[in-house]
Amino acid sequence: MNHFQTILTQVRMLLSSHRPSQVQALLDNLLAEELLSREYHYALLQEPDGEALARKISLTLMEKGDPELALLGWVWSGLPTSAAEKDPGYKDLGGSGQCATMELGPIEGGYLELLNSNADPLQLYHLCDRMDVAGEEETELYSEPDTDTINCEQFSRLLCAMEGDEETKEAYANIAELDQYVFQDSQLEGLSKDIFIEHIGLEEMIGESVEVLEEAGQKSQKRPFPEELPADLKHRKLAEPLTMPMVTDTFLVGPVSDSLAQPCPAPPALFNKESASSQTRLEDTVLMPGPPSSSLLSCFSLPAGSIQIIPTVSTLPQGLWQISGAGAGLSSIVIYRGEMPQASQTPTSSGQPVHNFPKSPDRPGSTSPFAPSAADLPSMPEPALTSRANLTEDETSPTQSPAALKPSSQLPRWPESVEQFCRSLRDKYQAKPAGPEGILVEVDLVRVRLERSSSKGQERELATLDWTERQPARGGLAEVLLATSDRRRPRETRVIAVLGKAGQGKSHWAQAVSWAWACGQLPQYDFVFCIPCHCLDRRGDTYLLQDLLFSPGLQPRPVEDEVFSYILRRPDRILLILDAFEELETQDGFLHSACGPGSAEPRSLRGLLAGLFQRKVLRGCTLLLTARPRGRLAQSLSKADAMFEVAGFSAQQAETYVLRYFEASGAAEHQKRALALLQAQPSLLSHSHSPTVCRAVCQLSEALLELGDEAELPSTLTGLYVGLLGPAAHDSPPGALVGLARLAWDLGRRHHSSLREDQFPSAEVRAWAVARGLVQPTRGGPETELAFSSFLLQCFLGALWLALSSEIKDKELPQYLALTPRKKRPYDNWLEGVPRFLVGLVFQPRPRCLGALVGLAAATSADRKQKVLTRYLKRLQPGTLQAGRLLELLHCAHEALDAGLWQHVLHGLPARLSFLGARLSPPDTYVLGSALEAAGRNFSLDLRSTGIDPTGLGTLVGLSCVTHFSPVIVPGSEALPPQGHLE
Ligand SMILES: Nc1ncnc2c1ncn2[C@@H]1O[C@H](COP(=O)(O)OP(=O)(O)OP(=O)(O)O)[C@@H](O)[C@H]1O
Repeated sequence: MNHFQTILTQVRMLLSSHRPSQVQALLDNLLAEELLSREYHYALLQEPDGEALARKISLTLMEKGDPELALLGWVWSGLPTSAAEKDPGYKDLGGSGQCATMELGPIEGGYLELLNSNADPLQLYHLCDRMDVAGEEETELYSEPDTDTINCEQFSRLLCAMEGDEETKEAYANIAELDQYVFQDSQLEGLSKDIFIEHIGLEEMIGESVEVLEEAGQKSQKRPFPEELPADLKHRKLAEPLTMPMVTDTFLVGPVSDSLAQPCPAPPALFNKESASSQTRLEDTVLMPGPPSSSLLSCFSLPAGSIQIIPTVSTLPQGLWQISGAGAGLSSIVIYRGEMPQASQTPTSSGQPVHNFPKSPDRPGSTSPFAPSAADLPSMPEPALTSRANLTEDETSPTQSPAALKPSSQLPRWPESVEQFCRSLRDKYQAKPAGPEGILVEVDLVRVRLERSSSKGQERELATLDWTERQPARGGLAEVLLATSDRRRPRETRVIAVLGKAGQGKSHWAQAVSWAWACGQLPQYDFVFCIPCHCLDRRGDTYLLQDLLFSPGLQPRPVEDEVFSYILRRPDRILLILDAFEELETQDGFLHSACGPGSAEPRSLRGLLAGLFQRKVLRGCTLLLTARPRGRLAQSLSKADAMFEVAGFSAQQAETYVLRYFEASGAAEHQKRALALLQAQPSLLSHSHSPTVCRAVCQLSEALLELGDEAELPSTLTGLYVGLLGPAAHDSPPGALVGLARLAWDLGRRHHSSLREDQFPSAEVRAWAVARGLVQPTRGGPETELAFSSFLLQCFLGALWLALSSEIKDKELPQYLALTPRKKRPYDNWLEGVPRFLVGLVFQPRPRCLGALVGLAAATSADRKQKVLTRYLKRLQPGTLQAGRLLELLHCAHEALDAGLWQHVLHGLPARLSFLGARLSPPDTYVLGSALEAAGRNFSLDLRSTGIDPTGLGTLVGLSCVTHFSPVIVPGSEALPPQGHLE
């Protein structure tokens, strides 16, 4: 018996034995395991009683207590596939026929498929209506006493019979209300505006505002029908009952944007008189209680489009309910029933006071990075983030009265403890780091994918994409966060990975996301938790979700149970960022850890992570990971729904950073000179592709410029770090630098970057290292935990230890260059910057290098190491090295500043150089170009699949010594022949 049959047998057994809770548990499992998939659904429908069974399953889903599933289950249980397929309007449910996801024709059948689809229940209601009048056959479907089909009445009975807690009752009650609303909506057709105003008794109450709305409505453009239906049907209680007695049970139906978080945008764009009375198909819809006072209307953020006011039932519990992404062009439905406030209040999707998004006078960039304009945030166009459908500021702002701009803090949507927690979380993310850490240069995020690292093995690594294949996330953060919406069912956890090398800006980006949320830019999330993984305590036996979300030191205040239970209720409104996920790489395999939905809550960090990844714990949240894509981590990431890479700085962005750095450090007078220093060192400029290096360059430039105008930057990375550490070494306690170097190496070998107080050689050394900024407190970790201020600094210190230590045997030294492959590597080169720093430290002239750090006497211990490495490097045959290692050799030779070594390497370069599939970053391109130019021979290059940027490509193929090159097409380079012949 195959898996499907086994499941089916179980389902049948449980259904026939009337054990709905067990069916629920089973279905829960199936949903979680993604087994209610298209294939299984299809197989189900092939069964003789497939449709009936599907209906039963739908019915059972209703009992799951999940309002969304219940609603969907109910709607679709009454919609037999065969009938739907016969309906001529089946493919045209969107009315305009533009709605791709509503073209249900090709899908294999009904209920479960629909449950998994983006289809809009409202449209399905319309379909049901049509089928009612379309012919006997369809009518029969509803009239025959089919026990498998549940109708409205049966559903009501079911509700009555239902026992359970208040919350469940409330949820079902709201489903019932929705049902009523939808049916009544169909009765609305042809309702004239007069009737509709009369019906709700609004005329005098709306008064002026309706006129204003109408006038503007004539100008307003009807919104185009969206091409894709929103993926999600969200049912959401937005507000607790308000205070003014309600006059009628009437909903105002009209457009609403997702931007409820915006303070009271302009009503004039809202109202379309004609469509208000005759609209037969809902577009964006607001359901509000009648009578909407003018103040209330002026407070809703409604994009251009039509409004309908329809009567509705009186039984809907008080409160404001939002169904966002409801489909069929509905960006949101908001239902309000209850007592109306007199005062102008702005409901927000977050329940937070709404502040205008900080603007800088000279957009696009804000002068203050922590009062960001949209352009300051990482690739986040303001409209995308705030979902302001087609509204410009100009359209909205003139109509905003000061009262309307009042934040919605008066609106008691959440319990006080939740409000407070949310506020303090926002305050925390908004807190502005002082100095250069507060700078934010907008960088690209580019889509990436994994590919097999070899044809045989299962291991995967990041694919190196050609420049033409690059897909920057043009929509910015919004695009990143929505990247998975087409892949997952509603309410399914979305896993997004943001990758990048050490120092490339991943944490900075993650902080900017939190910061964007704190500034009100991500209204789709009620809470954002940004958790640096290094501070997760993996030692404890017990680890619960609370421990993860509310790690001490991370969250601003002690967290009450009420807050946690609130979070559990709406996981889909949680963005969980696990920053520096590679810190947990020892947890690999967690994807396969046990964490069944039926099992008890996971009790270990490993189990918890497994649960999150398997989309069982906090199911429906957005899980955003940032990580260095190394080693086995890539395997884990293959489960991610979307992957992006932080692109690093272009030369222009590096220059922008330099300018901002000197501005932020109050030395704007040095800006130009600092730029000139950097431009004079093209090697460092290319390394400034890494924001970490760019920052180090600025620090050294700052120090040099304070000394006088004669300043000059070194030409190597080694020189850069020697320049930064030299002064610190001068005033250090005896042996402090070497002690710290040893720590850096020891920790790095174990893949650690953070260190405890008691690991320092002495309290004095610790105090010195902190004072000199070599180590710093970890973000979110315990106060006693420190970390090297950058990974590159740790690499430099690790190399310093190797260069000086007498404990490293001569014959072992070459292995730390990681240039030759070894079957069983004793050293995995986790500290990947070590090889070039080691060569730099050992080869560069003593007085300006090692001697400047530890004194000339101590530096002589490197003489022997230099001989060993020279022997090794001179025996290496560059032509036999694989592309990545050849590039590393070139970097090492460059760092050495040793003419003999450099010439030796150049001499060994083969005339045909293939970098196929190896990543060529800007510093790689620079060092390769320098080598080719200096070699004095002609070369042929294969640059395919190297991701080389157009500038780098231009530089390389522009070299007179490059006479042939393989086809690389970059935008704007069409003039280049497909196979380069440059002779
Ligand atoms: N877009 C940016 N604008 C300004 N500064 C940046 C930017 N990205 C990174 N930086 C700076 O570069 C340094 C390194 O950034 P960050 O710590 O985010 O890198 P990372 O990729 O998380 O590195 P690691 O993998 O080592 O944790 C920080 O000092 C940060 O302030």
